[in-house]
Amino acid sequence: MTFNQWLEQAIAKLTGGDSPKRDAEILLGHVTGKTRTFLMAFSETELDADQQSRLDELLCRRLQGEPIAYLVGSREFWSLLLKVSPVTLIPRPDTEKLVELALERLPTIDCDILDLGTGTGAIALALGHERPDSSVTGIDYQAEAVSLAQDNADNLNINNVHFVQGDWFEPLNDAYFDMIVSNPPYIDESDPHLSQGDVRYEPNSALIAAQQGFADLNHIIEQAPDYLKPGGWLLLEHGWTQGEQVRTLFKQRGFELIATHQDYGGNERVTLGRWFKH
Ligand SMILES: C[S@@+](CC[C@H](N)C(=O)[O-])C[C@H]1O[C@@H](n2cnc3c(N)ncnc32)[C@H](O)[C@@H]1O
Repeated sequence: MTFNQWLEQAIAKLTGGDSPKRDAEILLGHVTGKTRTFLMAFSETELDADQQSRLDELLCRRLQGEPIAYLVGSREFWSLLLKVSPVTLIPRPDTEKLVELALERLPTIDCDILDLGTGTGAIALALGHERPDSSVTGIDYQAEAVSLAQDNADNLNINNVHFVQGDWFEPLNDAYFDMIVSNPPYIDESDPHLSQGDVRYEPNSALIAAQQGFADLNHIIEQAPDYLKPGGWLLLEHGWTQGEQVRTLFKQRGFELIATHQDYGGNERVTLGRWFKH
C-alpha cells in the first residue's frame, strides 16, 4: 500500500472526527518519520509491513477516541514541540492567547515569572523561550508532570525555566514574581463535555475543580498577592462562561486594571489584573 492509498482509506474511516485529514497525516508522518511535505511530494512511496501494522494499530486507537497527541506522544505549542503524556493536559491552541497577553505585559527588564499547574510546561517554556532574560518557575502537583516538563525544557534547550513539585504556592519561600500565570483545572465535575472527545482520556486532576469549577481559580486569586511584586500581574485562563465571576473574584481581592480577553474562537478565556497594594 502506498502513502496515498493509506491516507485515503484512513481519512474515509476518520470522517466522524473533527479533522480526519490532519489526523491521518500526523499518524503517517509519525510512523514513517517523514515531513508533511515529503508525504505529499512522494505520495506513491510504498509502506513496509511494519509501518503498515503500526499505522493500522494507531488508526484503530484513534477511531476509539484516543487523542492524536497521546498516540504520537507530542504536540506543538507556540511553535515548540512538546512531549505529552496522559499524566497531564494536552496543551491547547487557545492557551497561546494567555502567552500572547503575558508577553505584552512583562516588564522589559529581567523578570521573574511563576506558572502554576504547569503540566507539560507549555506556558512556562513559551514564556522562557520568548524572554531568555527572564527566570520562570513552573509548579505542578503531579511528579510525573514535573519530570515531563523538565524533559521538554532539556529537549528544547531552554535553561531559564525550572520546575518544582507542589500544591500551588506551597513550595515557595520568600519568592516574589513580576507575573503569575495559570491555566488551572476549572471544569465542574458534572459538565457533560467531560464524557466527549479528547478530554475523556485526560486526567481529572488536570480538568476538574470543586465549587462548580471555581475552587482552584479562587485559591490562586486569593493567594497570588502574597507572591507578587508591586505592580505585578496575575493572568488566569478559565472556562468561557466563567469570565464574569472570575472578574468579581479579582475585584473582591483588590486587583486593579481587571480585564477579560477572548480566545481565538471569540469566547471569554483569560482574565487578568494588576496588584499595586502592599
Ligand atoms: C488544565 S492543566 C494545565 C496544564 C498546562 N499549564 C497547559 O496549559 O497546558 C492543569 C494542571 O494543574 C495541575 N494541578 C492540579 N492541581 C494542582 C495543585 N493543587 N497544585 C499544582 N498543580 C496542580 C494539574 O496536574 C495539571 O497539570
